[in-house]
Amino acid sequence: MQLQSVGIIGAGAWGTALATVARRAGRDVLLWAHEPETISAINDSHRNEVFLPGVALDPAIEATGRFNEVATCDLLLMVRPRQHLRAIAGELKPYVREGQPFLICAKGIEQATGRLMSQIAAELLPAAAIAVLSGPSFAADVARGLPAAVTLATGEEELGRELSHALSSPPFRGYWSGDVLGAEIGGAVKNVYAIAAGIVVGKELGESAKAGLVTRSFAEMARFAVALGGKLETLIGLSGLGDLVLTCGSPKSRNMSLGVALGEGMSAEEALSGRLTVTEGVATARAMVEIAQVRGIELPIAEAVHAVITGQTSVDAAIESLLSRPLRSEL
Ligand SMILES: NC(=O)c1ccc[n+]([C@@H]2O[C@H](COP(=O)([O-])OP(=O)(O)OC[C@H]3O[C@@H](n4cnc5c(N)ncnc54)[C@H](O)[C@@H]3O)[C@@H](O)[C@H]2O)c1
Ligand SMILES: O=P(O)(O)OC[C@H](O)CO
Repeated sequence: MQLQSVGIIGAGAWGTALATVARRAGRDVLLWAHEPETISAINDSHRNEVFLPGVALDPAIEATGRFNEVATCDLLLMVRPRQHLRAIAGELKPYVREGQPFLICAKGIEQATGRLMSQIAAELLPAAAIAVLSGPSFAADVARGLPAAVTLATGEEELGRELSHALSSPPFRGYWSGDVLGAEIGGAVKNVYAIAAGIVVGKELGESAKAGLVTRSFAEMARFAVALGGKLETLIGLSGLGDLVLTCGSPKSRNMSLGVALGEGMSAEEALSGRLTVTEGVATARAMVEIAQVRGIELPIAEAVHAVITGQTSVDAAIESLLSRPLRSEL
């Protein structure tokens, strides 16, 4: 399959960064943007200052507001936040061709149904070949051409290889995987644990507490992913442990920075108000808790994060409750 043209749906920070990735890999890039001012900024001044400030874009990267234009590309990347997937799939469906790759690059679980984006996309776009891009990658780093490595997961190994060759260049390495569910779940749920890690930092509980929290978060995310059909090996990789390490390790993460604000005493409402950018862990925490209740999965850290965000408990009470859980075997 020749994947020369890449259509990117969503010109937020990550969609714009992925446009630079595809361009660096030698692809023709068309970026679909929601806001008319983003389209003209990219086409006229080759910048997207609102979502990805300080980055000069290759003038060959073009933007459009038309789905029929972006759908003509060989490969489609879905990079709008997860709540827009159903609307986007509806707009694209008439144009999607049999076997056209549809690569999901957003991270999250649908709150209302608890379904993963790959499952929703497979149902709504049955002609498309669904794949997932996930892994430790801050848009600002990637757009500057700093090295990053990600997982490209798809049920068809040949497509995984093709996606990797279509998007990789020396600074950006795509490793293919056959475990779509595992890659997607790791990328979605690490955002919840990044909020928890941020709370530990904001409360100044110390480096030892943070290391313990992140390690127990990994145990929890692996338990959750395996219960939903992901493979443990995938969780140990870039899209699981890799992304957990990145997102719990830097306040550049929007999810971790939310946690820091909560730990410092701000309410969730205050901390989230006025944010133009997405903090996916908020909705993912709710989805995880609901799935865990139905399936009987133990997720004390995710439950604590959800309870703090929704104001059901205070940060102090959540910490006390986690620290007074019954002692148990580590494994
Ligand atoms: N930013 C990163 O470093 C990064 C890295 C990897 C994955 N992701 C994931 O990619 C996805 C997109 O994140 P992002 O960082 O590009 O988002 P962003 O916060 O930079 O941009 C928000 C996006 O939402 C759209 N939007 C904002 N308000 C809207 C509204 N009222 N109606 C409709 N659309 C609206 C914007 O057009 C834009 O595309 C998320 O799932 C995120 O978890 C982000
Ligand atoms: O800024 P965050 O917390 O949305 O994280 C961005 C990416 O998902 C990191 O891989």
